[in-house]
Amino acid sequence: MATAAPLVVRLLASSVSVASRAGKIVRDVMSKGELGIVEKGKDDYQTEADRSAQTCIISSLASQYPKINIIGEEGSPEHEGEIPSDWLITEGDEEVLKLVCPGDLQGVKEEEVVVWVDPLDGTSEYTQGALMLKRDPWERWKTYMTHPFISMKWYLSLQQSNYGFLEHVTVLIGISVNETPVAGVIHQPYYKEGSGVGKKLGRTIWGLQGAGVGGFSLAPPPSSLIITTTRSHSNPVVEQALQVMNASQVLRVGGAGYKVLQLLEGKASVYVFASPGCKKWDTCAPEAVLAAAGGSLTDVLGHRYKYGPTEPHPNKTGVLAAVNPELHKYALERIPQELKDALAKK
Ligand SMILES: Nc1ncnc2c1ncn2[C@@H]1O[C@H](COP(=O)(O)O)[C@@H](O)[C@H]1OP(=O)(O)O
Ligand SMILES: [Mg+2]
Ligand SMILES: [Mg+2]
Ligand SMILES: [Mg+2]
Repeated sequence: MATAAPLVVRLLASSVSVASRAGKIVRDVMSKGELGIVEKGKDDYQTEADRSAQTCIISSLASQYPKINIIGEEGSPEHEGEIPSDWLITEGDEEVLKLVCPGDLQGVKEEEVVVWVDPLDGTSEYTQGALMLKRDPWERWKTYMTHPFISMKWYLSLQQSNYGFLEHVTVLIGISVNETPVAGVIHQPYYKEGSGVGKKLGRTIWGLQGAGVGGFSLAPPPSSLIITTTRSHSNPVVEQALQVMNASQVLRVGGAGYKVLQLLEGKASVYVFASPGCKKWDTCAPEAVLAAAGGSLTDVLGHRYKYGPTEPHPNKTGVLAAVNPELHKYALERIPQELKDALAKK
């Protein structure tokens, strides 16, 4: 008789399957066109997609693992009526179920696990991507034709950038044990593979400490220093930390999940965000995947965040992440001590 895989492996396999279902919910809400936007705070929004994807993830995981502690960004979103039965995913991903669990994680019990869920990372980019998608193409074309000062190049780049924003959206599920992220899933609902009839939307990236990563091809960092940072939550201190990096290029993209994907795929060298704003659900899954690939995610003082059940949610002292220790060390040393002190004091 086959023995069941250890809890961490089963939980990761379940998270891979449910993240993909949640990603479909994210796309479906966008296709319906009614986002149901609620403003939670300054530059902080929630949509129907955030609420429904979280309901799908938490109800699926809680039904199978009743004793794990699950903390989601959207709290306990209200759901009208019964949860649709096809939101309850109980089949784990077959490939992940075959992973060999590292020895130190084999005996982990449900009570020792905290799962951090960000049902939609990059909500600003999701809502801005929607603006472009919702506008009638004919109306868009007419606007262009009646405005001779809008060049074709500008018009095309506008379309490209707005569609592009949707690629920044991810679904994040981070699994922590003893305050440390040990496994994680980054699902990208709008990742495009192929074209025409063979076109596939969405991909799921995972990582497990001691076992490695999957769902994409790990690439070495770029040959020149490329920084990735926020495009929607900048401020003068964030900019100061970028200036000192002496980078050849700064990429401004949405979401913590997407920025860590850029590190993993060799599109950026370091992720620098010298500001509060990110929360534990933004960094748990990306940190786990990055660590499984040999990298690290810390605050801008070089300290690791803790992911226990009673930890405060905000990542007060920012984010600094790289796919190897040398790049992380370089960036950490470049950030001026006064800037580190100022963030730590807040
Ligand atoms: N000031 C902020 N208020 C709310 N959320 C923030 C803030 N700064 C960062 N975040 C969260 O961290 C993610 C990464 O930040 P950024 O895109 O600015 O680099 C954002 O997508 C957002 O997650 P979410 O979209 O899940 O609310
Ligand atoms: Mg949010
Ligand atoms: Mg987020
Ligand atoms: Mg979110």
